[in-house]
Amino acid sequence: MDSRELVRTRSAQVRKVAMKVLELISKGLRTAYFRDELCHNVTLSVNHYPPCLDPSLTLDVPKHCDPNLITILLQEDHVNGLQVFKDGEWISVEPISQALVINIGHQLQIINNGKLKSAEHRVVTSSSHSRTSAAFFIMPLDDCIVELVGALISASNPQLYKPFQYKEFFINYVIKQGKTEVLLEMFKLQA
Ligand SMILES: O=C(O)CCC(=O)C(=O)O
Ligand SMILES: [Fe+2]
Repeated sequence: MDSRELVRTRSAQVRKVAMKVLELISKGLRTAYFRDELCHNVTLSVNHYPPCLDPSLTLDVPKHCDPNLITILLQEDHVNGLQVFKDGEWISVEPISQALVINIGHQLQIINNGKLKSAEHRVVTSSSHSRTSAAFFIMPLDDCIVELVGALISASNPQLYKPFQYKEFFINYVIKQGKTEVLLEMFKLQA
């Protein structure tokens, strides 16, 4: 199997995993099932981080939330690096052999009216080990209109975000360079 074929096969397999996770999430939230155009594209990003002599000087990946719907990440065994921001502190996401990390992206947060939050994360450097990770980004089609799924809104839980085209969001994600609050504010209904 050549590398193009391998990526195609693995992407299709990982998309199936993502669809299962999304199905369980929609059952849990009692919402309608996700439209195909919301999770149609899969982009694989393979990251290789060489050791850094002084980890206090830099990060491998600065803090951000993923802009897409959901990310499925394979970490390298035994090498820490990924951290998630929770309750005011950075917590290491320890690699577990054969396990995948599921990361909620901005679009999943938006279509669930903020019930599930996209997790802010970063990658710290190591002075002694290199690290490789493979991130499969499940994302909407560029022209897909992103809007609430199901009947999640009520008087006590008003609609937070306005409908928009995914490409409009993505352009602003790049412009705002990971400034989550500023970015989400732009897509709020009262903005
Ligand atoms: O390398 C990792 O563990 C995460 C990379 C990441 O957050 C990303 O590519 O968006
Ligand atoms: Fe990320």
